[in-house]
Amino acid sequence: MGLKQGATRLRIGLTGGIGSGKSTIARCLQELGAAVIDTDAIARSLTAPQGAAMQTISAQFGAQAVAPDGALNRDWMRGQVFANPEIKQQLERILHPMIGAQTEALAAAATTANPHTTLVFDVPLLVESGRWRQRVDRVLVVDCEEETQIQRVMRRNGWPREAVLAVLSQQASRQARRACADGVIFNEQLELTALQAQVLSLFRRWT
Ligand SMILES: CC(C)(COP(=O)(O)OP(=O)(O)OC[C@H]1O[C@@H](n2cnc3c(N)ncnc32)[C@H](O)[C@@H]1O)[C@@H](O)C(=O)NCCC(=O)NCCS
Ligand SMILES: Nc1ncnc2c1ncn2[C@@H]1O[C@H](COP(=O)(O)OP(=O)(O)OP(=O)(O)O)[C@@H](O)[C@H]1O
Repeated sequence: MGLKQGATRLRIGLTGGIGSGKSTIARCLQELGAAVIDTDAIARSLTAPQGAAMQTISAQFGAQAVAPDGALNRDWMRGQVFANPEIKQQLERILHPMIGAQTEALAAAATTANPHTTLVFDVPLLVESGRWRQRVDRVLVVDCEEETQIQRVMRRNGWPREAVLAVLSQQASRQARRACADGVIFNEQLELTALQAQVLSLFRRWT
């Protein structure tokens, strides 16, 4: 199952808590020539209208889990998932194997297109899931203060503070994440240009 077998290019796992700045750093890495595989984006495509996970989700959680257009009712699901670990696990049991398969397919396609390209896997749950560590060569953790995560997500998503706290309570601690890291970017009070410079320096060191 390993992505590592027979590979010649570097595989970086990019992770961090909600709102830490993963997508922002993934964009920097893409500009530097890496191929980015975003597991949040895969999860969203699986739960779009006609998405491959929607029949199973509808059967498991009922009509309330499905929006009028046939996509996942994300607001309803988020309320369930981050209030109830059992429901979170039920959703993950459906989605995670599909996300894993799709990730492998996209990694294979990126490698066919360019065998030497660096692959970046943007995986929010890299530390929590345990299976990911052995599938990448390096783990890059994006870290920042929890209060910064809260303020960013409240502003970006228009969520109340409690909604962000509910997600944070279901994620690994900053300390647990840093313990898995080969590199850490502290994305706190950093202008975009300073952030880009840090990403470039780390990318040069690793590739
Ligand atoms: C619960 C859902 C419907 C909420 O959707 P919503 O549009 O509000 O959020 P979005 O998908 O953009 O995720 C935002 C952030 O929430 C956090 N998050 C998402 N899923 C999880 C989870 N299972 N456990 C902990 N944190 C999570 C991550 O930090 C993620 O970056 C959605 O996140 C989902 O389907 N989650 C299950 C799939 C999953 O585990 N995805 C993580 C990628 S491996
Ligand atoms: N250094 C920074 N300075 C200012 N704003 C930032 C910085 N880094 C990230 N942001 C902003 O914070 C928000 C969260 O960043 P981003 O979307 O990259 O995080 P993420 O870790 O991918 O989040 P999620 O886990 O919710 O997908 C975005 O609106 C982004 O523009």
